[in-house]
Amino acid sequence: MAIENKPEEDFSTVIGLDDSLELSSHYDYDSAQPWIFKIIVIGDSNVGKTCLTCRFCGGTFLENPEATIGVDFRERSLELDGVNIKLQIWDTAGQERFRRSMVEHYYRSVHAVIFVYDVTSLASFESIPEWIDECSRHSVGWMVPRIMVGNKCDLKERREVSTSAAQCFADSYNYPLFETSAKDPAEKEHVDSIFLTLAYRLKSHKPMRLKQLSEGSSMQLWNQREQEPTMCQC
Ligand SMILES: Nc1nc2c(ncn2[C@@H]2O[C@H](COP(=O)(O)OP(=O)(O)OP(=O)(O)O)[C@@H](O)[C@H]2O)c(=O)[nH]1
Ligand SMILES: [Mg+2]
Repeated sequence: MAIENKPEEDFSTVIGLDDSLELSSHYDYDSAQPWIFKIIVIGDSNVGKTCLTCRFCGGTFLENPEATIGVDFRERSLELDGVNIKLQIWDTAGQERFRRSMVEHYYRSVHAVIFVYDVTSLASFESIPEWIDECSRHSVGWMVPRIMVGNKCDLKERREVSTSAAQCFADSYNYPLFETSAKDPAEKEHVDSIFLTLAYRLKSHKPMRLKQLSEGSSMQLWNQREQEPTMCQC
């Protein structure tokens, strides 16, 4: 399902839709019902969040995306080791004016978070701590998996963020780091692997009922330190 940009006055409609999806989300060992995971993609405007999610969900590069307003929903179904998994990807707006009214909804009952920066924009990389803080302020449990993605690696001549600096930062938070390009067709499988990594991690831990999630307890997902990053030695 892809729900494209909605004008601000339509946000309630979008939320209503998502709420119904959330209510249907549960882990059911006894039926063929898919396990549904909500993944939010956040980061500065223009880093390529929409293009990455379109690449994963649609397989193609979106040539001229417009700035996301509020949130766009996309999803992709997978079968992992005989288990049906549905990833609901929340492609969020990077621009403050387009996200203000939606922020609470982004983080509600989230199962995993992807922080995206643009390797050709040092500023977008330097913003990541603010996105991490926002996540914490919205009570995303430390056990909810986070990963970092440096996008636009095809623009080699314009790179401003080195792999080593990014790796050092990611290590300090114990986040896996991926560098990729939503644009380069040769990176298509790599983009898939980012989301598949999350899907495997989410599936591999004993899931609990959504009810528990919505009550504030989180799944024990992977060993992850978030609140207190270790000092980077770079
Ligand atoms: N060269 C290159 N350009 C990219 C890549 N990914 C996205 N872009 C371009 O970067 C611009 C922004 O992409 P979006 O996906 O709209 O960025 P966004 O993070 O969703 O931006 P907001 O919706 O405003 O938060 C567009 O012009 C894309 O064509 C990439 O991997 N390589
Ligand atoms: Mg976007």
